[in-house]
Amino acid sequence: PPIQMSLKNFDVGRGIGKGQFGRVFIAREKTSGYIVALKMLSIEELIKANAERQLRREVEIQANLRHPNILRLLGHFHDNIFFVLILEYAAKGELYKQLVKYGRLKEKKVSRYIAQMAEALSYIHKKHVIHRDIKPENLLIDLNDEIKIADFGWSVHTPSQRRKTFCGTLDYIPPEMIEGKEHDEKVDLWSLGVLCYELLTGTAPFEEPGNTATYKRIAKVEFTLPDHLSYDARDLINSLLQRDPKRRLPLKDVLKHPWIRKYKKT
Ligand SMILES: CC[C@@H](NC(=O)c1cc2[nH]nc(NC(=O)c3ccc(N4CCN(C)CC4)cc3)c2s1)c1ccccc1
Repeated sequence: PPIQMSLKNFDVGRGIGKGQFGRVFIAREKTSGYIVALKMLSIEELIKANAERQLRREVEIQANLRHPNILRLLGHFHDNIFFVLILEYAAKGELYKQLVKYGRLKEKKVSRYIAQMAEALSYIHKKHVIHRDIKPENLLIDLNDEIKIADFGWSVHTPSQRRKTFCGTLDYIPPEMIEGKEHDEKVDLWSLGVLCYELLTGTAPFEEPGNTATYKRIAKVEFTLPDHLSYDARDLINSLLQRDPKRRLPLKDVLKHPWIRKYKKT
């Protein structure tokens, strides 16, 4: 059985990130000197939001996943205030912050990130897990500029009819989820297309000030591709942002797409 940890086992450093129900701190495990991220979630807030089940699912799912592009959950413990997740430390922080800093990213870098995402998603799909919340805010970057999918708070086992109460951005929700239809792992293909678009252009394809306007554009798959995008980048985005989930390019074909192959680690 895993050794029972507590906050006493760690020198806790500064706050490095924050999200729903709490914050993340950099920390060093005292005996090993190992640097980790401690995600401290307020039990009170979790209970208020009736989110314990969602957290249990996040822990159960992320603890069993082992992939270079999925943030490792190393362990967890709680005291009477916090539920603490011991997570792998991603030293370059949130992808979202890079987007804010640079506006948009170069095609070569985005192509490598999308390839890493496709590898990670095919790994979780083989385990009949869908993430359902792929967006720049949930993606971290480690020291070697590798993407790490974090925050499996919204992941579920397929197929799922579970209503996802849309908190935060709707930009990544596919048409079938907007319409509350049954959905499967192909929702992550749609989100991969939205992610690719947003990283290359700096804005989400269906971005609108109001939710209803965003809904409408998603339902009609109404988006335009800016002129600066290469032909191959446009082709990949178009093949993922398909209304019919069955027409979305499968991950194995994403990895063979010209826009991915041409920037593969040379
Ligand atoms: C993805 C959100 C999620 N976050 C995690 O689980 C997170 C897990 C995890 N592991 N490592 C992280 N690293 C950082 O957050 C980080 C941020 C900035 C950094 N700097 C590097 C130097 N640079 C010059 C400035 C920035 C470095 C690391 C995070 S966040 C979450 C969800 C709920 C509550 C809290 C956090």
